[in-house]
Amino acid sequence: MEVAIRWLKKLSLSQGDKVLLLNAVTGEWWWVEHNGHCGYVPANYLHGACEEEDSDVDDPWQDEEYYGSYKTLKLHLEMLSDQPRTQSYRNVIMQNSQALKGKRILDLGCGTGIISFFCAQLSEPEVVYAVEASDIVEQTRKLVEENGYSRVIQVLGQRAEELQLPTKVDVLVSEWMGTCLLFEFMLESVLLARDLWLKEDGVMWPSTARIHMVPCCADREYSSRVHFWDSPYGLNFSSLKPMAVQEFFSTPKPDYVLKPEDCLSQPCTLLDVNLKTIKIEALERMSSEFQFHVDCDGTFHGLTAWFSVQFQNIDSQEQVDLDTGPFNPLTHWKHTLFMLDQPMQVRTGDKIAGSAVFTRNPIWRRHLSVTITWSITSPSQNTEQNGCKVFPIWR
Ligand SMILES: N=C(N)NCC[C@H]1O[C@@H](n2cnc3c(N)ncnc32)[C@H](O)[C@@H]1O
Repeated sequence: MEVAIRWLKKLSLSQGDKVLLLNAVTGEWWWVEHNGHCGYVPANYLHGACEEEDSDVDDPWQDEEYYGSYKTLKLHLEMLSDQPRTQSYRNVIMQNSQALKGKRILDLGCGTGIISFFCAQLSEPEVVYAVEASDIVEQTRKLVEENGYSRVIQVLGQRAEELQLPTKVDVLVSEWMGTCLLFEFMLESVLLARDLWLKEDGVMWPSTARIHMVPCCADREYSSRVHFWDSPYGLNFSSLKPMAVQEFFSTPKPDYVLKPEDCLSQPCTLLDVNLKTIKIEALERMSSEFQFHVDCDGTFHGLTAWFSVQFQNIDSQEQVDLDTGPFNPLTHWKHTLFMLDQPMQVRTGDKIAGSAVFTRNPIWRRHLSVTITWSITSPSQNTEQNGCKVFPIWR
């Protein structure tokens, strides 16, 4: 079977060949190795035993490693130190202080309990269920005791999936956002809890979530990793450049900081998710078209993505917006840079059109891949260039 995919690597296979599954990158394309060659193969062309270690496949959510990473203070310190993030939740609760009086609130994945404390401190809810599956929850219990909120905050040390509450709640608040919004797919747990425990007219905080993207110049990033090999110490190491592109740019850079002046056009909103209505199964694959009008000459190195979430006020049309993008104060999420293999020169008036497809990993349930397809049309240079690249996050 000759699998000659135009823009991806060619891999010659015959019926009955065995390949090693390296990465079920998307539901449609799997990255495999055959006789020392790697390439993408349509997933529906393959069947049979998975080469993965059985023990690995037993834990597709990698819960032990995942909750293990939240039992120490490192990640909680990072999240609490993130002022724009934490203050946004505090502002929402402050703005809705009256509306929250006497209400039942579920804080899902409460960590150290900061959001639950804001609810108990700034309003007078009937009860706040603070749910946390990692071992940090033992500390959270103590903090509630030591701060005198045991009457209001009930700490439940369990996974949302096992939750048993005496009644449904009026508000489901959670800080669930990961790299590129979706990584970790804690969102599935939030939606499960919504479907089981949120009243019909209940409120989701955040209420909506959006992924934004913009084409950008990333010269320092590209030069330091690829052009570096042109002449280190006067020697010609340029034959290493393809290996450098593969090694450094096959996955996105999750801690990139995009400067406004490196944007090549206005950003666009790729996804706009209503968290009250989206169905869990919709998370498997979400896609969006984009069209950027280049508004300055420059080198198009890649596309940078970030997310924003909106919190709808209970008694008014106002909303609080937490935007993690380059035009707002930096957050611990920073920005996610999808670097192309080959930079291209673009001019004002050029158009970069294409699509971004967010495909959840069918095996590793906290992971996804982003397939970006682009086409650049340049009236001034009378050229058209196009391409496609699949970025696993992280499997
Ligand atoms: N990207 C993030 N905001 N991660 C924060 C995740 C916090 O929620 C906790 N958490 C994540 N999923 C769950 C779940 N299904 N049930 C309970 N706690 C959870 C996790 O242990 C950590 O304290």
